Amino acid sequence: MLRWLTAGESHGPALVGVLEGLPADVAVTTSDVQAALARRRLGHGRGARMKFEADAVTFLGGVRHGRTQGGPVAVQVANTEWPKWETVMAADPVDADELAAQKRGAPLTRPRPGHADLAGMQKYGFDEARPVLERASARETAARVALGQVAAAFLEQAAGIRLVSHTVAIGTAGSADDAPLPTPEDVAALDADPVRSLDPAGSAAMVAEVDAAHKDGDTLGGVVEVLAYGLPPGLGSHVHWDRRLDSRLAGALMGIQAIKGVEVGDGFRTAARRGSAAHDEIERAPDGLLRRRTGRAGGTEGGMSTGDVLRVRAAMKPIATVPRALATVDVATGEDARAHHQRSDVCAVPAAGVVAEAMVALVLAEALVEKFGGDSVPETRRNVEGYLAALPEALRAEVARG
Ligand SMILES: Cc1cc2nc3c(=O)[nH]c(=O)nc-3n(C[C@H](O)[C@H](O)[C@H](O)COP(=O)(O)O)c2cc1C
Ligand SMILES: C=C(O[C@@H]1CC(C(=O)O)=C[C@@H](OP(=O)(O)O)[C@H]1O)C(=O)O
Repeated sequence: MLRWLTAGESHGPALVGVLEGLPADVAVTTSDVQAALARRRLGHGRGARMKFEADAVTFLGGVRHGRTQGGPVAVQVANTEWPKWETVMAADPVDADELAAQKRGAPLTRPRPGHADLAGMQKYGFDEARPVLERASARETAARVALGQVAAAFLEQAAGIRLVSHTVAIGTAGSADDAPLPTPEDVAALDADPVRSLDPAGSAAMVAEVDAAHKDGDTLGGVVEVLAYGLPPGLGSHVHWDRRLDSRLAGALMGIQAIKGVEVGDGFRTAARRGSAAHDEIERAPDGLLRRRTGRAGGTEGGMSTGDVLRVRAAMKPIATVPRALATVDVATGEDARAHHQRSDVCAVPAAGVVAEAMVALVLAEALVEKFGGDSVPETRRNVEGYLAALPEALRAEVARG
């Protein structure tokens, strides 16, 4: 069983992620994780914090000399701004006057629409939003990306599974419907693009959309897609709802802050098609392997991977901290007010793609461990190879490697 947890606040000393159940001998280094976090900071429309946030990474446990040891992997991502927040976010009690004297010490009593602020205050009994927003912030996704990088290393080393994510749309602009699917070979080019798109016209239109929103004091959301190549058939299961791979992917993607919709394969577009044009017909390739004529299902059937490219999309709502602040009520006075606003991203869709990739990596690593077990990478790899080799010839299928 693979499980993971994160802890930490946006302006606390650090975020921490723990990944438990990962086999030993996964090759992973601090600089691999650092590089993954640098990808998450990218993207036209990100706010001031991403320009100076260093995301300093330390493995606190589970990794020795660049290899996992089989124990829980604990990774820390330090928050660069901690010295400015030491009093406001102190773990131990602080003097009330000292807190009041702090620039950021005033209670946040104007909850921001679109954020966890108001429901969190009601639920946890707080009279201001600071304790809610600190944990609700998508800063937490830094810890998930750190863990996702470890999971991605395991997937590649144990089964040759490789992931890629890209931006499909920002606001009303996007890449062409018939744009070719990116492959793992395209990751460097995607990361070099300001919005993480391979379509030059679509990318320019998305950049222009962000610039226009910024000029208007507004914010944007969009759609990202994650692809996984090299999945063996049979990850997940049809036998129970919570074992379905598509269900687990949807839950993981919906668990990212601001994600409001998930599609597997052609998703909502498939709902408008007739059955004869909605599914992926099976044929035997010249080399005798089974394959699909199309990829509409996005690589799962019956809640299991099919061997085809896994393709999932996530829709992100526009950033909720709108510079032209939205209407709210000051809960200290009961008066109408404008929502609290400091700096913020105009658009974080490209970063959300990197986070979505991390969540898919974690779910796939969990599914791989579940099906193939193994206490070390070589053992898991042997089990994957043994399973594929044991399939009767008539059932052997192509595995899309990109
Ligand atoms: C990578 C990323 C960066 C984000 N940056 C911001 C931001 O700068 N400002 C903001 O108001 N919301 C930002 N968000 C979104 C909020 O965290 C999110 O809207 C909030 O948690 C409420 O969404 P929910 O209702 O889905 O939880 C970001 C989300 C992601 C995934
Ligand atoms: C810090 C990150 O994103 C933050 C997510 C976020 C939010 O409300 O979700 C609000 C902003 O935080 P701050 O108020 O500190 O600028 C973003 O910068 C990050 O992604 O690392």
